[in-house]
Amino acid sequence: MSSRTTPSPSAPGTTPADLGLVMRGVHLRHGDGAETVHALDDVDLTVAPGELAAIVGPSGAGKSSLLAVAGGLARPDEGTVTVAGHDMTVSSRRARTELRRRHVGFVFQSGNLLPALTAADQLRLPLRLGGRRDRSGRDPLQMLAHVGLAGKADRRPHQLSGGERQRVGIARALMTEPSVLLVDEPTAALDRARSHDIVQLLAQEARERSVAVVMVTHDHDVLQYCDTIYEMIDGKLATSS
Ligand SMILES: Nc1ncnc2c1ncn2[C@@H]1O[C@H](COP(=O)(O)OP(=O)(O)OP(=O)(O)O)[C@@H](O)[C@H]1O
Repeated sequence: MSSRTTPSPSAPGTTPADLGLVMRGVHLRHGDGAETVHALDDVDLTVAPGELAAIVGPSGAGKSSLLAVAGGLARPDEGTVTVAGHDMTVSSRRARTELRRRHVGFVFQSGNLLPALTAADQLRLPLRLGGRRDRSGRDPLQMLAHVGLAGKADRRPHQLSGGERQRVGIARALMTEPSVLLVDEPTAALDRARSHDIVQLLAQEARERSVAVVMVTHDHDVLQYCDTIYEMIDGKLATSS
């Protein structure tokens, strides 16, 4: 398990962990009546800046539901969720979208890239969507080089390997300098060596950028790079030994 760098708390009573992801007593139910599924059942989770947390568990256990609630895509029925101290459960969808854009990054299984865009343009997109083109320190070419894709900025997704596409997805998610990065099955389409590379990259980015990273995975082979490992079963989250 690796050491972490965490920024100083910004307010009295604030701990470094509060600047990452904090979920307390979170419940999420899908459907109603006899059909109700308790997707999240009293979930507590704290992921500090600089920490890479893995979530494993069987299909249908609630892992995607946890990511959706953590990122403000879904509102829990009960409980609190904060990202960098911001309440992600506010009722206004618009407010949640804004919080998500400012503070949360998502990385999906396939990289989720737009087929027509070059790697550099994939990275420019979130800045344009967020109206944050002018902020310094977010040069797409530098970011691509940083994730090992120097010289591939003009390639479109079909001209990149699976691992390279995943790197573009990670680089794109980091462009807005999120406090929390939510990663769903990043190695599902990759061979063993590429899988290790990608999760090592996530661990490195978490530490260097003080991002709280939550990664859902079925790949037990990459858990060695994670600071904490949780197991989700039937909507309940437990620390894995
Ligand atoms: N929109 C929905 N409506 C009804 N039930 C849902 C909905 N989304 C998820 N569920 C149910 O909630 C439970 C948790 O689903 P979730 O997708 O979070 O699990 P998961 O652990 O991510 O599964 P997998 O590993 O297969 O992706 C499952 O029983 C699922 O069928």
